[in-house]
Amino acid sequence: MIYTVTLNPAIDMTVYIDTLKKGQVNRSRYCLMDAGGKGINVSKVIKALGGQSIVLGFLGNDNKDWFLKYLKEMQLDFDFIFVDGLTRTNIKIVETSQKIYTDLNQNGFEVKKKDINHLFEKIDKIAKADDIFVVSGSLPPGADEEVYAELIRILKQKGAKVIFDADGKALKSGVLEKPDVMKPNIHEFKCLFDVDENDLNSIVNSAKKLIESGIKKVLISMGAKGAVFVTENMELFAKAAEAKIKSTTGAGDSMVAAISYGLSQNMDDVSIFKLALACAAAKVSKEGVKPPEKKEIKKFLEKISLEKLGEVKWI
Ligand SMILES: Nc1ncnc2c1ncn2[C@@H]1O[C@H](COP(=O)(O)OP(=O)(O)O)[C@@H](O)[C@H]1O
Ligand SMILES: O=P(O)(O)OC[C@H]1O[C@](O)(COP(=O)(O)O)[C@@H](O)[C@@H]1O
Repeated sequence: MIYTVTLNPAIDMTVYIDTLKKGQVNRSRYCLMDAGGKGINVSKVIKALGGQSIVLGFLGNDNKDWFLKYLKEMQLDFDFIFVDGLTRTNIKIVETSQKIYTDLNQNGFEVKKKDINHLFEKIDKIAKADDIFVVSGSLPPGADEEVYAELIRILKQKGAKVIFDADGKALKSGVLEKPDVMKPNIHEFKCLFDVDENDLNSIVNSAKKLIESGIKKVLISMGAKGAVFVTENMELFAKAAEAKIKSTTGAGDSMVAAISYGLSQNMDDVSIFKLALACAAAKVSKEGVKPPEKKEIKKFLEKISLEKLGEVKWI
């Protein structure tokens, strides 16, 4: 089974506006609301791919009804730990005139020590060998930066596979526990290594250090520039597939969904990377944080071309 773990879910409010004028009253053209947060978006795309997953993590008690209704309508399975307070609302501004995408993410509800202990106990009970756990997103206030490291330790002791996608100090401490797969975007990757984001070789050489440390696969996404996939056996680069962009929110999560689905189906690394790029392209073509449909993903899959590193001309 695939489990996605989201400690800091979010209601994503995507606001479409021609041009955002700072310091003025702005009126949006329209706005979409989606239940989101990293693991929840991953579960949506796993479902679109034909896979099954269970959403785990925390959810705020005070506005849980709307969130749970959304997940039920999407036919997603979930098993949350409810905590005091409101699940945060994250604002995503899409400026249609200039194609600028701005995120305004909130801190989220405060969790207590007992909530974190409850989470550890629950995951310790659930996890079995060969389960796949996606551990991703920011930590809510009250959760210390070691929480992901401890979670990965518990999961690895059980023999579960861990796909990890975090930022900042939580990323730095989690990486030391050697998750099986990592999907940092280039900004997150720069928390770990002092790389020049325009120098593909320095990115690959740093990713190889993670592979040498025992992490099996590292996918570094670079927004419109594409992505790099480094595994024990190969180093690949691909440009982002051309797409009519409606919202970039959830693009990285779609890649994580492709990796977890691909692992669950024993897909090879090349197929996993292609699927990740196709899922991301199909996602950015959707408004708000709506998951793409399988037929849309398939259409993009035909257009993905990979380049072995060494033959790449950097853009
Ligand atoms: N503006 C864009 N144009 C085309 N493709 C994009 C764009 N933004 C993201 N993508 C696709 O989505 C993938 C993940 O996006 P990225 O922004 O790197 O991840 P994250 O959402 O984790 O920050 C990219 O590798 C690319 O394939
Ligand atoms: O937990 P964080 O880092 O604040 O991120 C939460 C946000 O990321 C998202 O999961 C989207 O993530 P990606 O664009 O990186 O795929 C949103 O749904 C959510 O608002």
